[in-house]
Amino acid sequence: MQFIDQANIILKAGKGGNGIVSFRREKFVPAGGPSGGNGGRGGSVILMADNNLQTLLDFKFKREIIAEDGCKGGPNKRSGASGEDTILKVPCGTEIRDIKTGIILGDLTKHKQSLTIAIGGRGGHGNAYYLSNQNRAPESFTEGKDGEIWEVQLELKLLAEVGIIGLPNAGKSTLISVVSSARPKIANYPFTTLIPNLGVVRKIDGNGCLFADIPGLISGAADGVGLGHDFLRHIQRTKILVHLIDAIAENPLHDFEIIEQELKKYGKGLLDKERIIVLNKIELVDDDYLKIISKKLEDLSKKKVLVISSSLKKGLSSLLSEVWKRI
Ligand SMILES: Nc1ncnc2c1ncn2[C@@H]1O[C@H](COP(=O)(O)OP(=O)(O)OP(=O)(O)O)[C@@H](O)[C@H]1O
Ligand SMILES: [Mg+2]
Repeated sequence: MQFIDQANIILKAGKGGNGIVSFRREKFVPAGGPSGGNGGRGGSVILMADNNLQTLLDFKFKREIIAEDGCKGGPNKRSGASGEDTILKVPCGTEIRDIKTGIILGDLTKHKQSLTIAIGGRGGHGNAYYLSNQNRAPESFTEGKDGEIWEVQLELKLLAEVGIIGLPNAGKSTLISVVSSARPKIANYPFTTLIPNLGVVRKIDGNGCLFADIPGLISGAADGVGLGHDFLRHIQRTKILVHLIDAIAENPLHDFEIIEQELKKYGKGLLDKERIIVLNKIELVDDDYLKIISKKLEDLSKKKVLVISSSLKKGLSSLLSEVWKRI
């Protein structure tokens, strides 16, 4: 699944309708009073979170969202119709930022939660509004006000509950491909994954749980090195992390430390997140070596270490049950 997590759009509310000038014309009433009605309000642009959307892909080509203008007032003091509001659906978890000031306008996290961004312009007054004792036949009216225009940036942080992290080539994409319906590209070279892959894994109760396969992180990722930097942001909202380590790497312990170091450097609570430490590709190492490495890794991480083989589908149910315990 392609995943676009940022989009800039312009939201234009409708202009208010103008008030009008008119006078009552009735038989046998020589000088009818002012009867020009007020203009209707312009439509507003409202953003609303929707469970059925998962990406901001729709906004790639839709750069401007415009709400309807209000109608002008009518004779007989009739008000013009209001412009219709435009409701724009965005995925749950979308943050909205004003581009000019950088200020966050809101964060839509729950289904159907909404936020009015660009407010429609007020309708103008018709001449009936200006009737007074001093002026029995006013000819004044006002024009409708312009609607607000906001240029905003939408940003979607993945709402995946489980993030799979690790060095390039550790087997993260392979893992998500065997536990979920995601079919990401898998290859024997680093940086195969360039954008996070999402996959839904069925829990015991039948509900889906979103996993994210994050592109490989490397030393210096937290300082902007490599491709991982942007993606450290995405894992901020996951509940737990599965830290995958390649058992056939030259030094799996060192690999573990590199990632821990990046989580620490990035800060923002990443190091406080619960992590499940997993050695992958265990079918490619002998049992004695595996025992030694697991033990050393347990001593280093002070955590239980799980061992799996995604390609042979070994150890996956133990891994998932550890995940479900923590969610
Ligand atoms: N359990 C396993 N046993 C043997 N080979 C494996 C295993 N898991 C993954 N691999 C192999 O390791 C290589 C890298 O796998 P994969 O593309 O899943 O890694 P990745 O962590 O997603 O890498 P990247 O960070 O570059 O996206 C592939 O050739 C894959 O077939
Ligand atoms: Mg990958």
